[in-house]
Amino acid sequence: MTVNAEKPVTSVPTWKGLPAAQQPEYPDQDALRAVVAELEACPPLVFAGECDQLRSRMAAVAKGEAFLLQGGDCAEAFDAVSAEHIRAKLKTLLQMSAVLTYAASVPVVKVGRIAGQYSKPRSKNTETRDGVTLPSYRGDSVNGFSFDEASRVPDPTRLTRMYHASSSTLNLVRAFTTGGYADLRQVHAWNQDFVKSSPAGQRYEQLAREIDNALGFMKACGTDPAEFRAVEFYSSHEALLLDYESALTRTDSRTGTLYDTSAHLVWIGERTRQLDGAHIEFASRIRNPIGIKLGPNTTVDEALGYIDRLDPEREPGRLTFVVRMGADKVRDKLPELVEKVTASGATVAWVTDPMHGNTFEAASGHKTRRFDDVLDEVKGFFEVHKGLGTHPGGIHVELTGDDVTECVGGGDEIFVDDLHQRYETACDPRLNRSQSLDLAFLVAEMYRDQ
Ligand SMILES: O=C[C@H](O)[C@H](O)COP(=O)(O)O
Ligand SMILES: C=C(OP(=O)(O)O)C(=O)O
Repeated sequence: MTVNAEKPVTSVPTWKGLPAAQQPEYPDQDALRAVVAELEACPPLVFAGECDQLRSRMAAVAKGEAFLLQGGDCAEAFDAVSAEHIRAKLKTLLQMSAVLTYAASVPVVKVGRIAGQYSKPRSKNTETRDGVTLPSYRGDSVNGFSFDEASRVPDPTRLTRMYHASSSTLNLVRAFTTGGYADLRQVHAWNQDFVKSSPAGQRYEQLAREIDNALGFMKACGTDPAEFRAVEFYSSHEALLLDYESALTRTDSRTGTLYDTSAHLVWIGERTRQLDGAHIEFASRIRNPIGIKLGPNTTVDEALGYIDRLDPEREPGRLTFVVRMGADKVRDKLPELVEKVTASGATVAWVTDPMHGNTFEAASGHKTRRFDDVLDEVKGFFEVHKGLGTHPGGIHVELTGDDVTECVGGGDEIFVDDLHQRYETACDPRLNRSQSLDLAFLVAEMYRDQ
């Protein structure tokens, strides 16, 4: 593979100077400049050729030939960069992917919200506790989670920590996914710690036995494909902090075009998708596959505007619309967007994020989501596509491999009164492993029925 994308951008980027929402206000601009210069000299985290490969995989998703599974933490944390946490997340995604591939008979494109998901847009600039008001926590890349004045000051050196945390995470992910751990013949091993304790684990075990039998049969017939020994796994995060993303944006010497080498795929969030803003301009200049989150107030003109700005060549795989409207709105709001986008001639990938439109605050003060609402939004998304004859291309979920109690419901039910037991997210509530597997089984059924 030709791997360049190494030359720093020399001219002033076109997105600098445009209004950029949700950026930290650094008190020390000299310190920021020094950090940016340091990052500009750092090696890329991913290669342009890998981004191109993911774009071609996303083209299959857009054309109805594959399904996207994108998942990981709401907010990665520096102190969670450990083999244990990374393995648990990966294991959950591999199990979900095995369920979807086998039970829905569809190739699954696997993308983690991982190795860079350290920055959070917030609804409010400040947080008040017991009469004390401080700047909101905006992710480990910006400030500290701890509720004290010093922690909450935006610190640009955290950008360097984000780079190094992303780099070590990606290194381990590459080792796990290509070094034997993700070999399909390990399909039981991923479940070993889980099978006794969870109904989802037991259901998975049954499926793993069927996969084993199929593999045994293929081997007996003399086929033992190399594809089963490793998986293609890609990284993604929200391209929120433009100082960081710009510093990692490099010119690919094969083509002279720009790639954001901080991740294979980056997305623009619901709060920063202004058509005349810096984030969309940034996304329009890079060649990575791009996601755009679409909330319930997205207009047809906006959706068509994203296509014109980001996908002028109408290239399948370039643009993914990640719909996060809420279970109560998706059936009303999505059809018109899908119809008009399809009529425009663009082939985008449609993906559901059933998390962000279904958050509420429990009486205990915990931000949570009901598993049933998550499922209902996915169902609504599938219904809309079935009605229009278009392809429900995938799911984008906040999940963890840990046994947390952050979302209520699921087969191994979490109740509102359980939330305090293991509520560990730094921002939004994630599905735990059991809920994630439940979701994979239910999505596989929906896909088959489609
Ligand atoms: O993860 C997404 C956003 O950062 C999050 O939903 C914003 O949450 P807030 O409304 O608590 O700021
Ligand atoms: C902030 C996020 O989502 P949204 O932009 O859809 O609110 C997210 O996915 O982390």
